Amino acid sequence: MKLIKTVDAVGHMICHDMTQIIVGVTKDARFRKGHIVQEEDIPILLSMGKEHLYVWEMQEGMLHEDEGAVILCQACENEHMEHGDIKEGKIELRATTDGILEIDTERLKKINSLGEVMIATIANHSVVHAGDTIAGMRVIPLSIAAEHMDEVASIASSLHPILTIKPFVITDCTILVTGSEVKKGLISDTFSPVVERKLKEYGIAVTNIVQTGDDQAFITESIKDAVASGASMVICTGGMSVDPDDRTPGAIKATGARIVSYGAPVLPGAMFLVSYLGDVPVLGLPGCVMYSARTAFDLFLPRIIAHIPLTAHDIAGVGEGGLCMKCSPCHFPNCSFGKGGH
Ligand SMILES: Nc1nc2c(c(=O)[nH]1)N[C@H]1C(S)=C(S)[C@@H](COP(=O)(O)OP(=O)(O)OC[C@H]3O[C@@H](n4cnc5c(N)ncnc54)[C@H](O)[C@@H]3O)O[C@H]1N2
Ligand code: MOO
Repeated sequence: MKLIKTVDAVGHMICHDMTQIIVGVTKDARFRKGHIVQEEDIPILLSMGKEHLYVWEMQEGMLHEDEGAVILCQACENEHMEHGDIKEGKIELRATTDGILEIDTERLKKINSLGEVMIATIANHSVVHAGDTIAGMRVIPLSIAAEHMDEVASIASSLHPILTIKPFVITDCTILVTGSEVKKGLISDTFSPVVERKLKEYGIAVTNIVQTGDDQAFITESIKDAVASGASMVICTGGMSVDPDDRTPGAIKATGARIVSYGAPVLPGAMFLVSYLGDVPVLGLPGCVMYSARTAFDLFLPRIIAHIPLTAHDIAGVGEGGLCMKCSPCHFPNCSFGKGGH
C-alpha cells in the first residue's frame, strides 16, 4: 500500500471501499476496494474530499482479484452457462438452459482447499432453469500470486469439466399401471395422474397408459412392447414391495433389463427400482410415490431424463439427505431432501 495524491491516481487500485454521502440522495460505497481509478473518477474523488488515496502497489507475479476471478470462472464455465460482469471481485455463472447441474465435487473441493480463492455452487444434481445463478466465485485477498492461480488452472484443466449442465432429453413416457384391483375396476387409478403431473414438470408427455393387472408375464410383455414401439421411458406403478401379488420387480427383471438398483436409501421411496432396457430407463415406482409429496422418484428423475447413467453407487450415496422431513407445506427442493453426500 502507498499514499499518493488523488490527481496522480489514474490506473492505481483503491485499497478499500470509499463511501460517498449526498444528503437525501446516497450513502453508499462510491468506489469499491479493488477499483482501478479512471480519469473520470478524479473530480468525483476530489468532491468527496479525497485529496490523497491509499493505493495498491502491484508487484511482479501478483494478479489483481478481478484477474483471479476470471481464472476461477474459466475453471467452471462450460456450455449451457454464461457469466455476469465482475462485481467487487466476484463473478457469477448462470444457466442458459433448463437441465441438471453436475459437479465434480472432488475437484471443486481441491480448488476450495487451496486457500485465498473460493467457488460456491448450488447443490450437486440441482434442477436448473435458464437464467438461474448456479455458482459464484472470487479471490479472497485484493491480489493473489499468479502461481496460486496456476494451481487453480491446473486442477481445472482436465478433459472433464468441474461444472456441467445436462439438458433434459427424454420427452415421452409410457406408464404401466399394475394392480388387479385397478384393472378389475374395484378402485380407480389415482397413481398415473400423479406420475403424469410430475413428468409434466419437465415437459414429458405420457403417450400411453396400460392397466396390466398383476400378471407378471403380461407386465413383462407390456414393458417390451412399449420399448419396441419407441417409448423413451417406461414407468411401472405399484406392486413393488413384498406381498405375493407384488410382481413388478420380477416382471422388469424378466425383460432382460439391466437392474441398477432395486431399493434406494430414501424415505419415502425405499422400494424404488431403476433399470435400463437397452438405453431406455424402466422404472418401478412404489405406492408411496402416489401418496407422498416427494419421494425417491423426484430425486432421481432429473438425472434419468437427462440421460445421466445412474449407478448403484449414485443411489447408495443418497442416504445422507435421503430422509424427507415431511414438512407441511412441502418446501422441496428448498430443503435437505436429496442434498446429502452425493
Ligand atoms: N411388510 C412390508 N410391507 C411393506 C413394505 C415392506 O418392505 N415390507 N414396503 C412398504 C413400502 S416402502 C411401500 S412404498 C408400500 C407400497 O408398495 P407397493 O408398490 O407394493 O404398493 P401396492 O402394494 O401395489 O399398493 C399399495 C396400495 O396402493 C394402492 N394402489 C396401487 N396402485 C394404485 C393405483 N394405480 N391407483 C390407486 N391405488 C393404487 C393399492 O390398492 C394399495 O392399497 O408397501 C409397504 N409395505
Ligand atoms: O418405497 Mo416406500 O417409501 O419407502 O413407503
